[in-house]
Amino acid sequence: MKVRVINTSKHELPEYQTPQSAGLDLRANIDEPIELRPLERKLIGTGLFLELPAGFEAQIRPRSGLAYKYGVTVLNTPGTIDADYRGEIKVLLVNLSNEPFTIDDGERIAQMVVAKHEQISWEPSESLSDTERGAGGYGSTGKK
Ligand SMILES: O=c1ccn([C@H]2C[C@H](O)[C@@H](COP(=O)(O)OP(=O)(O)OP(=O)(O)O)O2)c(=O)[nH]1
Ligand SMILES: [Mg+2]
Repeated sequence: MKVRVINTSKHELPEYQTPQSAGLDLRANIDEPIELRPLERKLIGTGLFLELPAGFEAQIRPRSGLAYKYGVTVLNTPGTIDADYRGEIKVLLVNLSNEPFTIDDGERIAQMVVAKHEQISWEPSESLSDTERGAGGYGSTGKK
């Protein structure tokens, strides 16, 4: 599927890193390195502007390597890019480690997965169908 994009960044368009990757790695597009102190959050620009087809969204997700090695993740994961959004794609990073973390220009800071979604219309009702699960959840099927 082709997606219209404007790339105002200094970097190439995001790419799938392997033939069957779900996510396109997003690069920070910043004038100078940005430091994230412990528990600090910052919105990082990508310089990318998209026109997703109606019925699709883009999810902004963390990279597991950054999370595992440095405790740096996407605060609002999965971030939602609506098909009618025309602003710059930004990534809200947070540093959950005890050490400062420096983001360099061009660094791959998150990944973007494009997914289909539905829009619903409500059918207000007085009852719902019976199921085996019923209201069970929060570990209802696992160990006590
Ligand atoms: O990680 C993100 C999340 C959102 N957005 C952009 C695209 C999205 O379509 C828009 C609104 O996002 P969201 O609905 O999550 O934010 P909100 O707090 O509900 O703001 P709004 O009232 O503008 O919808 O912001 C990003 O660039 N990055
Ligand atoms: Mg919203």
